[in-house]
This record gives sequence, structure tokens and C-alpha cells, in this order.
Amino acid sequence: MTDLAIRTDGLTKRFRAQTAVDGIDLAVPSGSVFGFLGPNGSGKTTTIRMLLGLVGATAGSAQVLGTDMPRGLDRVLPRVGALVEGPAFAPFLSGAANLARFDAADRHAAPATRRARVAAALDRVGLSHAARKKAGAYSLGMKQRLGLANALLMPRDLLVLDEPTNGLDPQGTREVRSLIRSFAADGTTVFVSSHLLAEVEQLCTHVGVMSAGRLVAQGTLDDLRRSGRSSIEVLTPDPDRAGAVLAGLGLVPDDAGADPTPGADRPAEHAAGGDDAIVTAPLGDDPPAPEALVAALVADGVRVRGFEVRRTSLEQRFVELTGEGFDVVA
Ligand SMILES: Nc1ncnc2c1ncn2[C@@H]1O[C@H](COP(=O)(O)OP(=O)(O)OP(=O)(O)O)[C@@H](O)[C@H]1O
Repeated sequence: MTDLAIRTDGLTKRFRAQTAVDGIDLAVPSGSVFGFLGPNGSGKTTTIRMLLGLVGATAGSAQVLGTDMPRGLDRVLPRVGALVEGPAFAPFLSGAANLARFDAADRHAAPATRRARVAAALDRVGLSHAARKKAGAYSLGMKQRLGLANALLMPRDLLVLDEPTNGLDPQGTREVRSLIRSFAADGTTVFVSSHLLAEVEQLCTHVGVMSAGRLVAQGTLDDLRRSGRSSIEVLTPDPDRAGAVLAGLGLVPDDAGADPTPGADRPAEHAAGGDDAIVTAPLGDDPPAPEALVAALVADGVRVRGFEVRRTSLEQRFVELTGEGFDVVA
């Protein structure tokens, strides 16, 4: 018994001098929609290829659906649907004929029920109307849906999808996302890679963050949000006094004029009006309650005209973790 659909220990892949995947310990809970997030080139595809036995690991181990890989490949693969680097469809064959070809290549798929299986998979991804159309005439979104249909020909316990919305227009993207949600609603574990933070936020229950081959964070989305640093902002015409009070309570104010929160687009001086200034200070691990801070400021004669506790956004958290910005557009 295992409650992890995917587990890796020290999984590593080196290409000559380059370490593409650097000792990662993945833990993907069964039933989760796990977003495997990272900038281009951070090692997501290489990890997925190792998980599916498409490339051997240099070091470390991987278990998929409780089975050691790649030793258990034959047993596990029938339970895993995969969409990696867009399947190679024959452009001159219809969508249905393409799926029938892939189905025929699967020795676990009974020929007698092939036609029904293909029809059901096309129906599932909303392509029944285009079943007889040549795949070469499909739009990119339709091709991607055909790829998903291919992954769904057999009942699956795990779907592994590498950047399934890459290159799709907004409509195609919405369709594919809504399909992924429907797979998850059926109880299938979905492991989906993406370089889009917004996509992972919208789709996923869990997330693993890759940066330069390393897994720099993983957990639920909420875990990740909570692990970010919070800060307070005080709007006051008495910034020096406010800074001293905060320092006395163990909070070290950010330098005046410095951008207080990484990624936030509002430097302190610009946001304040009149004779007010904004004093910001990061909250440490065990900060005083906000009301205690306000009380201390007021007690010391600081004219508090505004007070705010700011949580790090996920985007800021990712920037902190990876040292790079993410594409955040949906
Ligand atoms: N077959 C290979 N030979 C040599 N280097 C490789 C090979 N495959 C991947 N790499 C390198 O390994 C690193 C990680 O690549 P990978 O494709 O896994 O990243 P990724 O996160 O999936 O990025 P992308 O979103 O661009 O696909 C990259 O620097 C890439 O150039």
C-alpha cells in the first residue's frame, strides 16, 4: 500500500558535464493534481522522461504507483496515461484512425472493443464531431485534445502531462484545463508540468518547484503560501520613531526607499502622500500580534495613519525560491 502515486529519492540525471536533474525527492500524493512548476530548462521534462522509463536515471530511484521504475515498467505503464512532447499523429489519418493505431499498439487493449474505446475517448475530450477529420487539419488545441484522448484510451490511475497547454490559444487552454479538472474529479492522480504559475494556481492541489535541476519546494499550494515571508506596513508622518519602536520589538525595518517587498511594484516613497511615509518591516518566525504592534506604536506617540499586514504572494514566493521571475499570464 502506498499513498504516493510518484515517489523519487535522490533522482538524478546528468548529460555529460551538465546535471539536468539534481537529486530530487518528489512525493506526489495519490488523488492530487500536482503541478510540477519551473522555468524553461529547469529539468521538468527530463524528470518526466525518467518517470516514464524513456530515459535512464544517472543516480537515485523512482517509484510510480508503488512500483520501482524502470524495473516495473511493463506492469505500471498500462495504468499511466502520458502526454509528453506531443504524440506523433499521422497527419493523413483521421483522429479516430490515429487513436485506433495507438490502441492497436497496446497489447493490453482488446481489439474487439477498440472502436468503442476510441469513440469514448474522443467523446471525453469533445472531439466526436471531428473523429473523421484528418489529424493534419486539426487546430493545435484539437491536436492536444487528441493527445489527451490517446492518454485516456484505457482507464488510468495516473496521468503525466508535460506542458499540456503549451502553444494553445486562450480558448484551447481553457478547454484543456477543464479536461484536466474533470480527470481529477474522477479520482485520477494528475502530474502536470508547467512554467505558468497562474496555471498551477488554478488547476493544482499540490506543487513542486524546480529550479536549475533542483526541487526547491513542494507541498500543498497553501503550504507554499504560508512558507513565504510576511511583512507589515505602517503609514505615518513619524517614520524614524516608528522604525525605532518596531526595532525595539524585534522587527528590523527595511531601508527607507528600498523596495519593501520583492516583486511588489510600489516603492515606499511613491505610495505615501503628503508628509506620510511608509515604514515596512518583515515579520519573523514568531512575530507579535498586529494589534500589539499598533498599540506599541501609538503608545510611543507614533501617528499611525495606516497599518497593513502583507502576505507574500505565491509569485513573490516563487521568485524568492528560484531567483527568477515566472511567466504569470494565464
Ligand atoms: N538529451 C539531452 N542531452 C543534453 N542535454 C539535455 C538533454 N535533455 C535535456 N537536456 C538539458 O537538461 C536541462 C533540463 O532540460 P529539461 O528539458 O528537462 O527542462 P524543462 O524544465 O523541461 O524545460 P522546458 O520547459 O524548456 O522543456 C536543459 O539545460 C537541457 O538543455
